[in-house]
Amino acid sequence: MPEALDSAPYDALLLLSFGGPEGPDDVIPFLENVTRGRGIPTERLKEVGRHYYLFDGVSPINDQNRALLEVLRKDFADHGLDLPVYWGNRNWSPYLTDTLREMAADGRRRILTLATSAYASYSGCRQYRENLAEALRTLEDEGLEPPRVDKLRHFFNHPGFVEPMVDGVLAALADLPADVRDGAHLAFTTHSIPEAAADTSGPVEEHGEGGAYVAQHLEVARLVAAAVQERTGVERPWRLVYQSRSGAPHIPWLEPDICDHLEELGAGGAQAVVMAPIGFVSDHMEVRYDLDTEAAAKAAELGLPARRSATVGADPRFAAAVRDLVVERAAAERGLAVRRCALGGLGPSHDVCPVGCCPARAPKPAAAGADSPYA
Ligand SMILES: CC1=C(CCC(=O)O)c2cc3nc(cc4[nH]c(cc5[nH]c(cc1n2)c(C)c5CCC(=O)O)c(CCC(=O)O)c4C)C(CCC(=O)O)=C3C
Ligand SMILES: [Fe+2]
Repeated sequence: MPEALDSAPYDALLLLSFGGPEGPDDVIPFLENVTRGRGIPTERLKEVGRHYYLFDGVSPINDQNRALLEVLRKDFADHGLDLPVYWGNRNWSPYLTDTLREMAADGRRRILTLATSAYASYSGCRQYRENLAEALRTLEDEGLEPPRVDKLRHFFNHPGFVEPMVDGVLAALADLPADVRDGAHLAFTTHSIPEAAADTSGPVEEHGEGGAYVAQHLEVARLVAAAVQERTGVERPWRLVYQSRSGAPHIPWLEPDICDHLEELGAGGAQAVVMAPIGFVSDHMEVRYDLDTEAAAKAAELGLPARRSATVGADPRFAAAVRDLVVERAAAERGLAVRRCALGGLGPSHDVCPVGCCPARAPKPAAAGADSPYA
């Protein structure tokens, strides 16, 4: 047996994800859950519903999370980390509130959360924290003592997140016809968000335009491109581009869109492209539809050979990274000096989100941060 790893003071890990429909009848109620109070045009919702129906109403995200749960539990067991792992979602079953209730009933008092989002931003961080606060409030209203909940730092620059993506890009390049491989461009993609949300995702004074959201993605793109160059001996042009824009057209969102970028590449005589969805932890509908269906069709129309690289998903190196982050945070909570693993120049992200970090349009209580109403 390996030497036991210490996760004290934590007594459970919560895998907190977005959730997705598991059949055609789930699609509308799921979209209603996601968009409640968010002012998304009906036309856009119909369009997104259509994407889900193309896949029989089943989002890939749930099976991805089941697979991740399995590798996390195996990794923890193999390395003597005695920490139960639970799963709850923001927008579909198993719902976060039900999972937290179950955790409280199991006597879990100090919970560490892994959100399936690697970067800063309202959508990728505070919104999850608001949902945690809401769920804790519900438990309180039911007369239960709410457990204390913390959240792991943003893991975008952890080697266990970056390295599987490097391998993914190498595999996608290897899958291109040999004569266009060296001339392939790399298009790193992430979810577009409103420019205003990007600018408040982490100080613009520190991170430049687009705030922490853009700076963290640029860092990962740069790290992956550099590692790919080192491994192939070929320097390829790369760019960070965006996908899956929603919201009203008059509100500025991060650009360029992947499809516009493909057109530009085609017009500029690029030989091929690898699309690398670094903004997504696993194969979400945004990856399967917006890239594999829509962007792939655009590339075909342009006669541009294109491949999409794999997301991290349930890669064992990612599970090992989560173990590393759990042990690191637990030690920090016990007041020990810790080594924080992070590639590149931005350094490890904060353990505790500062007051007012990645604010919402309308302020709501958020747990697991310096401004949490819960201890
Ligand atoms: C940054 C970001 C991530 C990455 C971080 C993270 O992973 O959390 C993410 C993930 C996801 N987004 C998802 C689905 C949706 N997101 C929507 C809407 C929106 N997303 C936004 C941002 C993000 N979203 C934003 C600014 C909106 C506009 C409305 C608003 O301001 O809130 C809508 C409404 C329809 C539409 O407009 O597209 C849907 C259906 C799914 C599940 C997919 C599946 O089923 O596999 C996942 C993983
Ligand atoms: Fe989204």
